[in-house]
Amino acid sequence: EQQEEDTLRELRLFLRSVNDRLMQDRRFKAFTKPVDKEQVPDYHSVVKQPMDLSTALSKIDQQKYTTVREYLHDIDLIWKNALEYNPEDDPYDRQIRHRACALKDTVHAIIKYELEKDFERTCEQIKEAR
Ligand SMILES: COC(=O)[C@H](Cc1ccco1)c1ccncc1
Repeated sequence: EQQEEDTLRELRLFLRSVNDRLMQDRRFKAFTKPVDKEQVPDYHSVVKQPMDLSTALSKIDQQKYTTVREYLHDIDLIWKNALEYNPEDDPYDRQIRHRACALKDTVHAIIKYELEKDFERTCEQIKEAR
């Protein structure tokens, strides 16, 4: 009913504010768009579930997320994929892994400090009831 729509609208506003901050951060430029199949032909044979910040934003707008946990699962895919695809002990791979770890710590810190526990609980209850 209306209260549920109000809650999900507030969830989308919160997720857009988190996603925008991540997209504005220069460290996370490599995570803002899907990895290009033409440039990186073996990427999709290594990474089974590609994800990026632009795709996450369109999922917010398509109302694909009912809880913060579902959004966080997608952001976790972004940095985990980067660690998996760039494992070498060379400066190029080490730099993207460092940025992947920064992405992980940044998104978890924002959510820890800015998301109210009972707001997420309310979203989870809406998800269960559907
Ligand atoms: C999330 O981005 C990636 O995993 C690509 C993989 C990649 C390898 C070659 C071209 O692109 C990446 C981009 C920038 N720096 C390192 C790796």
